[in-house]
Amino acid sequence: MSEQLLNSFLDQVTSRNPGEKEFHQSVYEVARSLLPFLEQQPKYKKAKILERLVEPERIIIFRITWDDDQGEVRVNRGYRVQMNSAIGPYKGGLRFHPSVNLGVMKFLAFEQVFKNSLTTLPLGGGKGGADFDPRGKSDQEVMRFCQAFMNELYRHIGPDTDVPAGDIGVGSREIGYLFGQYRKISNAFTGVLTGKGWNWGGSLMRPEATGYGVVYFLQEMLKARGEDLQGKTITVSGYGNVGSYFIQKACQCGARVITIADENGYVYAPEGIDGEKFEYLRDLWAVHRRPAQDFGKEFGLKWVEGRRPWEVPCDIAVPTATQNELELDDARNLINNGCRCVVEAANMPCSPDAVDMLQDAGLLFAPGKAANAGGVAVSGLEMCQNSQHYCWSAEEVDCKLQQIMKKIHEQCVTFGSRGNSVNYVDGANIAGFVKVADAMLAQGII
Ligand SMILES: NC(=O)C1=CN([C@@H]2O[C@H](COP(=O)(O)OP(=O)(O)OC[C@H]3O[C@@H](n4cnc5c(N)ncnc54)[C@H](O)[C@@H]3O)[C@@H](O)[C@H]2O)C=CC1
Ligand SMILES: O=C(O)CCC(=O)C(=O)O
Repeated sequence: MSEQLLNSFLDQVTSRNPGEKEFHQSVYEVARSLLPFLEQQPKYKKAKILERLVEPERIIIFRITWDDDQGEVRVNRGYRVQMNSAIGPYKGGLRFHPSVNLGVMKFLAFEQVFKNSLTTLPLGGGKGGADFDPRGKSDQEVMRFCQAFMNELYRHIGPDTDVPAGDIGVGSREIGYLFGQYRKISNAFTGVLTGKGWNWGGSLMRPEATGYGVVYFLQEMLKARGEDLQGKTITVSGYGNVGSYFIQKACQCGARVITIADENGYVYAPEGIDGEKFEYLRDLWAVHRRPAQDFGKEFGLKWVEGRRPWEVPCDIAVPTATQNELELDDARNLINNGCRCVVEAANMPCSPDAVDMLQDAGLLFAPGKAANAGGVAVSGLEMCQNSQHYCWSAEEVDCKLQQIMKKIHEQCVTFGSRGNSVNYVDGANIAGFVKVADAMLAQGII
């Protein structure tokens, strides 16, 4: 592929979407895989599929007004980016975090289109959220915020239109308040959100699904190299929904997870995180929204201020927190310390130069859109159960999740095999693209 072609495409995207640096980054990563493939596929080029994919079908931006416990009026900004619905209703999480802006929402929605396509389920891609920080807020404040958010969002979503779920800062508590308000306003009990409590329409295994799915994908990658997780040391960053259930399943499979982190530093747990340490950790963020340092204090573990866990020697590194949390220097540290595999459990946690360095050094590298797709896959299964007014056992859901992660791995191998190795980034991008692109071709110029 000529660099010129890539640069000219990216220039167009950048000038049409000024200042949205995370969105530019995610488009760059996908375009690098796709442009050489498109050269061999004139039907997609002629229909300008890639140009259409980078343009959201619809963006909703809205004001959220609520009052805090002191009676002061607060104003936040809410978003829903409905990126692509060619293969199913828009589907993707809601993020409540002060860093949320349009560029972050668009990158997440763009990634979601490819990820959802890889799940093998009929799910379009979308993402939403607000620049609201649930940390330090009372339950009552979070409830009032969620109700105010839904007062606007409800008119844009529906079980066959757009089905939001959780992401950073949106867990079971927030989904509960959002669902309650939707049900009240619309006078309908429908599968309009996923991640619901199991006794009011949720799927068993949805809380565990993203983290467990990452482990299942990692196992497939290792299996392809004749290895397994037994005895491997793993460094992890975030310990929220994705991080904590990743840790649980990785430990069950015989690995030892030796770090957790947040934006202020990391905790080193050389003996691993299981048993009572895991029980404590599971609630630390999910329930209490407390910093990583509390975990160190509770168990007398070393706290390393202002540094990232990627400097700790490990076999496998799994960023589970947020975008660009693993950069070039971190990649260099990992390589120098003998790490052999990096799996993105968060969305776009590795910067592009870090990804290049890791791949050039021959490490196994899994992109988030493949490795973390288990969460949205089980959300898709929650939608199936809701539409049948039925619910499957945890074993049934877990079994389907394992099958889906295996199929995602197979698709990456099909489209990403390069001689004796697999480029999982290319594989995931091309496989995710083809299904959506074919649906767009079939449905005409709309
Ligand atoms: N929840 C889900 O089902 C899915 C989540 N993801 C992605 O996984 C990542 C984590 O999401 P969740 O676990 O759901 O969120 P969460 O809110 O449950 O946990 C977030 C974790 O990241 C840490 N964190 C937040 N901002 C940070 C920052 N700036 N620097 C370092 N650490 C930070 C928090 O301390 C916490 O440990 C995100 O990238 C999300 O988009 C991807 C697929 C599905
Ligand atoms: O379960 C879902 O719908 C969304 C999960 C999500 O936000 C993600 O895959 O990044």
